[in-house]
Amino acid sequence: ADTEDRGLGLISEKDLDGGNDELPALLTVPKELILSAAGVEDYAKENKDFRQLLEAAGRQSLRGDILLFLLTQLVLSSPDYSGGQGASTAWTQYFKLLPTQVPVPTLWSESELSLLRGTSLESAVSAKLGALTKEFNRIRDATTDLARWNKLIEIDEAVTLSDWILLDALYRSRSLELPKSGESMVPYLDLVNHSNPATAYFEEALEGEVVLLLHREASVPKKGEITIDYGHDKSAAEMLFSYGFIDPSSSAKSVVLPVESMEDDPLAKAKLYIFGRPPVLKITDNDTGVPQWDAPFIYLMCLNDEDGLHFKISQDTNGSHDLRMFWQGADVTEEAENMENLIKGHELCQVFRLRVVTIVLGMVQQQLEVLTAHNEEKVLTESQRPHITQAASRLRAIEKDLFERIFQLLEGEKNRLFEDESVTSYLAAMNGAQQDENDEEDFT
Ligand SMILES: C[S@@+](CC[C@H](N)C(=O)[O-])C[C@H]1O[C@@H](n2cnc3c(N)ncnc32)[C@H](O)[C@@H]1O
Repeated sequence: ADTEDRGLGLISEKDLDGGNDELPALLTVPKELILSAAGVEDYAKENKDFRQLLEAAGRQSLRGDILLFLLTQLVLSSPDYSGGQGASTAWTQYFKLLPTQVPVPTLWSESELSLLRGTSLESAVSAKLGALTKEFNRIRDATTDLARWNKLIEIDEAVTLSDWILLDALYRSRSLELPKSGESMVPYLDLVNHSNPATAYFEEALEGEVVLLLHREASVPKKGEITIDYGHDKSAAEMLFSYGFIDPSSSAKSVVLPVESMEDDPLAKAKLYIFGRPPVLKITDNDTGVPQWDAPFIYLMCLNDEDGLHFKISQDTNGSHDLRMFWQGADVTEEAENMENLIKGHELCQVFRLRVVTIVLGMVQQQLEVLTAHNEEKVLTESQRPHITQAASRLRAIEKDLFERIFQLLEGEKNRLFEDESVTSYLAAMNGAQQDENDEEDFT
């Protein structure tokens, strides 16, 4: 049924008591209806057009395959559809039930997106929109030789980038992780809204069917809503990004910011290669109210050749080349995440730490400046929907509070480090060397 402010939801027709041993599963979704990796394969066997689309797109990921399945359902369920892409299935009917609006930021207007300025989602959403555009263009190019798909995508423009962005939003906000089948979409179960604590939970049963069960300690009155927990440990930004809302009762607070290499670092490419994943700064709150930060790549960023960080290309017995990283002569290629510990025995450890703290502090300061500046100039316009404005301001408040507290801590640590003896003597030596250099320059 329609809920007040969460779209459709699962409503009980009678009083339910979780402690009642006789209570059957609230919902059982048979395996054949579950859209998982196996579901995609089965559908590909029976639908030639879908199979061709999958192959042309190059089977990049399970998510990509499921999105193409949804794309097929979008075409089949369109009122303009005139045949050709195969017979409609139970999923085609179900697809018609799904909302055409999802409150996730990839579907926000320009003016709504401006509400994210200074938050961790600002760059995340713009990167996601860029990636979705690339994906869609790639599919359009890959299907030029498939007459039916080419007509739909390229010639008639019946399927557009906006459709692809909507399908991605539907997938992100409605897919879930099943213990055996992996990332899947489960019809009907995806009508269940979130709350914390939740009244129900789901399980994958013996035959691969998914069941929804009431928690033992839960009771739901007649006409009350049955809910599950989408992940109470997810951060506000993650909830907003994936589902389009922030649970006000959630206490999990963390922020993730992308870390960019220093432009003038000659080893930047090698460091990124060895690190092997996009570098981030993660700030996490905890029960004590003292947040913590973690940014393993920034340690790598702050170390260089003259500190004892070297890169070498080694050749395997089979002739292939491999880039290796060395710290003080020892191969630490597999420990790129662990530089914070590896530098601990070094006489300049505190100097390295100061460099790292200074970079993190700079990032936090810059984020706070943008957040604060934008808070001041905030003007509500008609094109901003109230629930979006509310969610964005909740995110801004949570992240600003976390940035302010970590800023204080970092400032304190920076000041302490500046007083450390190894740091003062290092800086004095550096200044002396600089002075000598300047004198020499003057003389020449
Ligand atoms: C898996 S679907 C749930 C069914 C959905 N309400 C519908 O109309 O189809 C997830 C979406 O439901 C909405 N939703 C779920 N729980 C919510 C909550 N506690 N507060 C606000 N919106 C919620 C969000 O729009 C979210 O993206």
